[in-house]
Amino acid sequence: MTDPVIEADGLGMRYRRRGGGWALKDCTLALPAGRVVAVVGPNGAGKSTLLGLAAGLLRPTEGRITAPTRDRLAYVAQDKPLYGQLTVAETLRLGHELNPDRWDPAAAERITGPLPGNARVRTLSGGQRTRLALALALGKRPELLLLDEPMADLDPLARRELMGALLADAAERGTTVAMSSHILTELEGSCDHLLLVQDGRIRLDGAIDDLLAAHTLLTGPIADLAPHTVVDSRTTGRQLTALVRREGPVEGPWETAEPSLEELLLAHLRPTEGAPA
Ligand SMILES: Nc1ncnc2c1ncn2[C@@H]1O[C@H](COP(=O)(O)OP(=O)(O)OP(=O)(O)O)[C@@H](O)[C@H]1O
Repeated sequence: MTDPVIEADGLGMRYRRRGGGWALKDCTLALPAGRVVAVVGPNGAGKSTLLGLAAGLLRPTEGRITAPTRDRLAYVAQDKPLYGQLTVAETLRLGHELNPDRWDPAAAERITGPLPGNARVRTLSGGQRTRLALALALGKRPELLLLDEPMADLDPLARRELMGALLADAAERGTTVAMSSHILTELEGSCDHLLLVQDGRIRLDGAIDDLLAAHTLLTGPIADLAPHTVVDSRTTGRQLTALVRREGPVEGPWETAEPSLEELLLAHLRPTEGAPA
């Protein structure tokens, strides 16, 4: 296995706000290089905090995190700090000046696409700014690309097009991408690794194919599901629907199927029936 590109050990983060709890706690992970990682979880789970720590924008309260240095990574968040008075072409020139040894104009221009070079940044729409911010990030040829809900303000067509361009570029260069999003369809099919963050903890971490293969969705009569670990279960009348993490083969009177990524995530995030909310 290649060396991990992000490694965290006992990572914890508490913002300096009186009475604030832990935004992240006891996070230990090692993300393999070259993967496209989906960082998912409910609002306030700690995803942005984790990406900010990996980008070196935040300092851990406890534990440690290692990632490529600032010149070898790019970070794009939902609010994209760009200079409103510069034009698109001037912004790209600035990107070049700030990254003289690494700048790749062709990679940046593939992303800016239809944006007119003489348009002032302050006149761009939210989606056009996203395009420009992603172009700056890719022009830098980063080893690690951290994207914090970057596509939220893009229309579905632009999102699909930009996502395709971004992933093609990442695959060509072996760039590791870690991307948070609430749009599961955006992640399914583009990401190969999953990090599920909930209440500041890492709940799932692994290759998506392995995680899906380790779980089974079963429906049938209500019965004891031991020795499997029940992630989520519901009953309707005498019918049981459950998602289990398998311990050996599932033997019983149930119909079984491999879950989709969405089913896996929802099962992990939903409070189990009968459990305190
Ligand atoms: N600058 C800050 N100051 C104080 N608390 C913060 C700050 N940023 C985040 N938090 C708190 O840290 C916790 C984790 O927030 P974070 O933004 O990392 O979550 P998230 O998973 O990215 O959420 P979302 O999906 O809503 O963007 C939340 O409880 C949030 O209120």
